Amino acid sequence: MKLVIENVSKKYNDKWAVREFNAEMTDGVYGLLGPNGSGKTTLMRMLASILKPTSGRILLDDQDIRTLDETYRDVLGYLPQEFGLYQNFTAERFLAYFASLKGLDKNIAKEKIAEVLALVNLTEHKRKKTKTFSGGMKRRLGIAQALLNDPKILIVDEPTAGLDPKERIHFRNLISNISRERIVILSTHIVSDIEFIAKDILIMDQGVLKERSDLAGLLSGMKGKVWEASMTETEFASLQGQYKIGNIQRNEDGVKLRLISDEKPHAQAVEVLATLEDVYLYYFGEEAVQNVQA
Ligand SMILES: Nc1ncnc2c1ncn2[C@@H]1O[C@H](COP(=O)(O)OP(=O)(O)OP(=O)(O)O)[C@@H](O)[C@H]1O
Repeated sequence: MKLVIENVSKKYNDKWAVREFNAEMTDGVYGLLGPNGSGKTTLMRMLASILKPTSGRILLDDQDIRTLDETYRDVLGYLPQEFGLYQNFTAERFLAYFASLKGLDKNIAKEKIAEVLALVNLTEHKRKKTKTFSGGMKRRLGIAQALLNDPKILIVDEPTAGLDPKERIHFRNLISNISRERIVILSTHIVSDIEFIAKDILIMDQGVLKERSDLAGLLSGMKGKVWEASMTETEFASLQGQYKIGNIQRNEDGVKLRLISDEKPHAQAVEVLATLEDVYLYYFGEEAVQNVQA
């Protein structure tokens, strides 16, 4: 399957939330990376066919998804950012409810529910009420719901928000495991969510696709831009505001910095290998990185 986003824009009142976005996707995980407000949810909602683009089209195997309508929804799984669970439902009942909404035959639904519960590792909790679930379990149940119709396209919007590091790792591995023979599009502002599972990373800022590449491509684009330098507090003070600064490590002798600069920023600076976090810092600055860490 091939999903094509063709010149898609979305305007709310007089503000462009997404502007002339173009991308082509085949099977695999695609990470949509950008800070809050960059337009990720708006794009995801258009991909889920909930929101109509102001202009442009989204095509599945050369057909407009709005024309495909039900046929498109049959191959789509969507986990929105705000995903409400019926607190008094058990996991199993919750899935049965969604299966009936998706029009699954009762017998097929039963099999499918067992299958998706196993896939997200919730079989032993299927009779527990969702209100007793941790954040990670709720997200996994959300994915189970989205997988009921065995979607060829799976859209997950900021799925790791509020999860602790261990739950995040579990969730990441789950996404990786279910990405074979599907297009999985995952939006996040957390670099580690997609760093090692995404086939391609799409960097989005203020509604615009800034860059698209695999991890290696993004990192090689940072060659000559990432530096580490040790200096005194006074030198550090004079550098502030001139560069995008990542880590600041203080010791008895002064400060050790990791920073982004097109030229050697300091006599003692040493060029180092970039990480995706440096790419994020390069595009979005210190403020966005601090928001992520907060
Ligand atoms: N229904 C709406 N009406 C007006 N403006 C909106 C609406 N939805 C989003 N916006 C604006 O469009 C821009 C993009 O928002 P969007 O929610 O798509 O970004 P995001 O990257 O998903 O951010 P977040 O992670 O905070 O949801 C923001 O400036 C937002 O305020």
